[in-house]
Amino acid sequence: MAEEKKFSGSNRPTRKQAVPERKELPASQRRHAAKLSDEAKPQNANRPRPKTQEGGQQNRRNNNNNRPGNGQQGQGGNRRNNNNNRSNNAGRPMIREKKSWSTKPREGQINYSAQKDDSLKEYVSENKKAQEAKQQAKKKPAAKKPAEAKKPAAAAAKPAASGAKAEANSGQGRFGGSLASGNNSARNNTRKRNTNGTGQQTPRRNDKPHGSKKARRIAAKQAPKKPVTVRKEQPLPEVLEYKVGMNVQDLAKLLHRDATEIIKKLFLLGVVTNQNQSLDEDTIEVLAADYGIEAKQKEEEDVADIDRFFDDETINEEALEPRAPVVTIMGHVDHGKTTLLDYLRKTNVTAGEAGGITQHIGAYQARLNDKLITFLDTPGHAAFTEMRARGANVTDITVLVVAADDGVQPQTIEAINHAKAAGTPVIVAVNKIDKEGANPEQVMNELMAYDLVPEEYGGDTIFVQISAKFGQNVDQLLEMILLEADVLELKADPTQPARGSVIEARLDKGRGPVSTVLIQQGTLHVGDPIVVGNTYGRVRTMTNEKGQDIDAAKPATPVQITGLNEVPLAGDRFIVMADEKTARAAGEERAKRAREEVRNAGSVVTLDTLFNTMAEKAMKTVPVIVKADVQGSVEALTGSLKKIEVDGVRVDVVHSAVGAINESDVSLAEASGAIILGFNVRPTPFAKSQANNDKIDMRFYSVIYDAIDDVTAAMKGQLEPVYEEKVIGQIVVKELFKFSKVGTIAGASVEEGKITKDSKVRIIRNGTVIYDGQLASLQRGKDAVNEVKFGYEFGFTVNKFNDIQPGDAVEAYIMEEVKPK
Ligand SMILES: Nc1nc2c(ncn2[C@@H]2O[C@H](COP(=O)(O)OP(=O)(O)OP(=O)(O)O)[C@@H](O)[C@H]2O)c(=O)[nH]1
Repeated sequence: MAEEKKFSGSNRPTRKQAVPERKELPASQRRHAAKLSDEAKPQNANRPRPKTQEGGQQNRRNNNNNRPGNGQQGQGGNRRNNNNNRSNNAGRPMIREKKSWSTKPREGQINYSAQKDDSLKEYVSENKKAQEAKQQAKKKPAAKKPAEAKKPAAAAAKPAASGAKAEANSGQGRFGGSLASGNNSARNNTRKRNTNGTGQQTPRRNDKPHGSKKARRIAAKQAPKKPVTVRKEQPLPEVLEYKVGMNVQDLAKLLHRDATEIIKKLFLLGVVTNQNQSLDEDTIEVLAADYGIEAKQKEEEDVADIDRFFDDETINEEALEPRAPVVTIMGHVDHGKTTLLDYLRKTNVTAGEAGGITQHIGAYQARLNDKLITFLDTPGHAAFTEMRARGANVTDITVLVVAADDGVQPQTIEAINHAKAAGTPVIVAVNKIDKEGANPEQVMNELMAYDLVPEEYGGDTIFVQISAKFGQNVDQLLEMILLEADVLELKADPTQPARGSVIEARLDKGRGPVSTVLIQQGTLHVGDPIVVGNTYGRVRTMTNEKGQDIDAAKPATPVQITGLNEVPLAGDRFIVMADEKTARAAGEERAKRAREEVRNAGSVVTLDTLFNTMAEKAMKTVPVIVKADVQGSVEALTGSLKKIEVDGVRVDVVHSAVGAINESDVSLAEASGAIILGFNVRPTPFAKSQANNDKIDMRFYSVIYDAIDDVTAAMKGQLEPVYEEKVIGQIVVKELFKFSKVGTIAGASVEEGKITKDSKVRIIRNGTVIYDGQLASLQRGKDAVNEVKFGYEFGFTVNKFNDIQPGDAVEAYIMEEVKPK
């Protein structure tokens, strides 16, 4: 034990030489002791020790005498001796002088050290005597004596006058060795040294076992014995639902069996495996069969696929309840959409409901005879189609507003096509009937050309003649909407977790992302964890169109919610998840996939990819949008396109109109996967940038037959790509190098641009093109290179041309595929 302590790295001197057998010190310690004595000797010899040295020696001697005593004795001895030192310290260095201030009595204080008090001295001597008598009475074992005898000898071996360091090491000095032994430290007096290696210094209540050893032994015997836990064999599951790639450990949990048992079983079945090795489908099924149970592969759930919740299969038919219809109002500019919406907002909404509309949330509900109608406040047709492009088929009924004094206009037709593409029934509101010159019959006749035939003419389209400004027949319009809703049998299940679509969203400085959502199924509650488009969150607040806080919202209700992490897009779908963790996982995965999709964009249908897309998707129709300068061209082109039929596939004109290609056309093209054909028209700047972003294929023609030929060729997969020449460099031939094996190599330099390995070259001599062909080789020095840049010299040969001359100018060019503008 003592040996171990000695080499444990502690500087503390060994208190008792518990190993007296050691005859001599280890070599390292002997060297160290010799070094110390060497260092001490000359110091001793050279250091001038005037009178004070005597005092110092005297002091040490006194300390030696005090050492065997307890701490108190040691300290008391020191104090007195130090006082003695002070009286003799005239020739001491400054540091000694400095120390004296701390013990000097201040003015007014009694100098106790100057007073002669022998009581302590007497006490010490008496105590000493008593201890000696005790020791003698004890008669220590002889084995310990050499150790004690050795100690002073070892101390004597050390230089007696080697300064404070030597004093501290030997456990002597001003404090009688108490510092070194740790006895004088307040910390050591109050705390127990940690001996259990935990590093804990402060003793804790439970550190020490309570009671005597015997009492503890008895208590341990009497304590009730813990029963040995016997693992209860659980029954096997009826069906083992596994995933491919599971290991023995996973299966052990599912089968409620020990992993070793499974390993053994598999071994007997001829499969050598360990606990962590993944198992294939066959192995898992064989194992299940051996246990006599059925094995079924668990289908992996795609957490990011929120669209599956919108399948009609997920709806519980029994829980279905009638819901309010969702209506969108569309029509040509200035035909009265806003006026109609405002009228509904002011009258039908506020009627009987205190507060009225206090804020605009992009959607609101009107009430007629205790039946609700939800109106979507879409700012334009493009937004409507954009929403649909994102999968939000929220609209049940479209109200087409046509001014009776203006008739069918381009945006009226656009609106009809948008509604048709969305597959929603149309109710026509012939507006401004109060106006002079209003001709509702004319409107009805015009609309018949677009398959909107009034009921009185044998069709199935509802027409209501209204005056939005004066509210004439507006209630009748609402009645008709409710009637159409009845026909549609609009129902929803309010019992399931909510799902729906975003109507509009924005970032509020104080509240963060604020979104107006329309609940399509289920009931939305405050606190619901939610995934919206590519973001997620928890519904923090929910308000209705009157700005009132609500806790829950049923199907077909528009509400404004906060609590999302980011601003979603209009038309994004939302779904309430089981918990926030799943919502977060789904939202993050969707955001990741959206980023990847943007990166890999380019899978939209273009005229170039039409043939492949037709083959891939087994398309029966090719959707196109036709825009032309005059109505005659529109009709001619659409008529010709409709006649094209290739292998049972025909062209479907989604929308055709006169005028420039606008963003509404681009949105419609995006939603319907159509190609836009422009005849003598160009896109508006906004539509152009939107088409670029959405990668919509727009083609422009000035000859109808070109358009028809292109579409026919694309449908046959024979569309020729269009190439354009692009000059990339100008070269001048400097000299010729003739080789018997390779022929003539022209040495030249690039005067402008560059030349590449796949360049075509045009040899120009005296301003005349003498040859146009393909470059055969390109090299710098002896190495073949891919390109040579401006300013460099190089060698080249031309395919099938050997008559190159110094001074010839060479134009390097490439053929670049271009999209027709
Ligand atoms: N006399 C009469 N004027 C109407 C009626 N409805 C709308 N108006 C007027 O027609 C003009 C255009 O109406 P809006 O409601 O702004 O038309 P809009 O279709 O919303 O127009 P945009 O928002 O530009 O697409 C306004 O001056 C209305 O006052 C109506 O029934 N009778």
